[in-house]
Amino acid sequence: MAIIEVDNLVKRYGDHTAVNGVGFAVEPGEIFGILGPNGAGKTTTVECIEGLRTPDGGTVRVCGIDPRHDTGELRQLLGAQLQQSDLPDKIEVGEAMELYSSFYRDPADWRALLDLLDLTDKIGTQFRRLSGGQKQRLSIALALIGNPKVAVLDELTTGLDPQARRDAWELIELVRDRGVTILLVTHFMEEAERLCDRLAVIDSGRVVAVDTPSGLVSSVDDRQRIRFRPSAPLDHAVLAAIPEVASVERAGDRLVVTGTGNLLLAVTTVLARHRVVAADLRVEQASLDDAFVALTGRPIDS
Ligand SMILES: Nc1ncnc2c1ncn2[C@@H]1O[C@H](COP(=O)(O)OP(=O)(O)OP(=O)(O)O)[C@@H](O)[C@H]1O
Repeated sequence: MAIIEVDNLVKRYGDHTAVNGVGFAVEPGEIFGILGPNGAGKTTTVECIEGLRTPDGGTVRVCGIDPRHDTGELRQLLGAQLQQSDLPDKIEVGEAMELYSSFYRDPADWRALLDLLDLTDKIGTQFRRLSGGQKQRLSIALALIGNPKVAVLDELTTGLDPQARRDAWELIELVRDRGVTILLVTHFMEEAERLCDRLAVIDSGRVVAVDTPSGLVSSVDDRQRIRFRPSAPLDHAVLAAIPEVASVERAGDRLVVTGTGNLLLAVTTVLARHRVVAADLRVEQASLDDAFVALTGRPIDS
């Protein structure tokens, strides 16, 4: 059974329909991404899931609970990452952990969490003195303190440098490995591709596709291109006869073979049979960026 179910969700701000019939289901143990450009309705959607906004239409269930009606129970099940403004500047890391532990029936051991997130030596440090990466790690720790079944992480890595972002990705995987289902809001393609088991692509308040990152890519373009320098002359017809191959072209001293399916295996098997070695071999295929453009008609940062 799905752990989060969103069906035909609608949310308006005045005349503006920010979320217009959004639906998806998140399975237990997944890292499920909500990917879309600024203003697509991602935050509004997760705020409805967190019980922070009342939908104008549709239904939301988290572990079978309606977030609007059973707020107390939802708090015990769902860990939401804090916005930085939620913590006073002068609160110390240990004090924040102690305070947040008191909100839950069955809190995690917060010292162990700080250890996990590499913040033990910051127990006595004021929030305002933490680096950007340390603040993000603390916000993950606070999201996990109630031993939630689901953690919602909204633009967790925005503003982090590339190394801190990679560290955050490792942490998110670590959290998932502890059995927590993760709902991740992002507008970073690389983050979505690298971390998410499945994604809902949202644009202008609507879901345009739900699939695995590779499923999204192959649904819009499953062609691959292999470039290599053959070690010996080879009749193009030999490669063109392979069922997976659509075209064979020469580009300088390279051959460019385009096709679908398990193209690499098919081509290298035939090359081996003809005792030709493929030097400087490169495989190119469509990216999640290409899929996003095909699905929405524009790049995510346009
Ligand atoms: N409280 C609000 N009042 C009025 N309009 C709002 C409010 N919150 C969001 N909006 C508008 O609703 C639309 C969706 O906003 P939302 O924050 O959900 O999108 P988002 O995909 O999370 O974008 P971002 O990544 O920029 O936060 C936007 O056009 C936004 O301006």
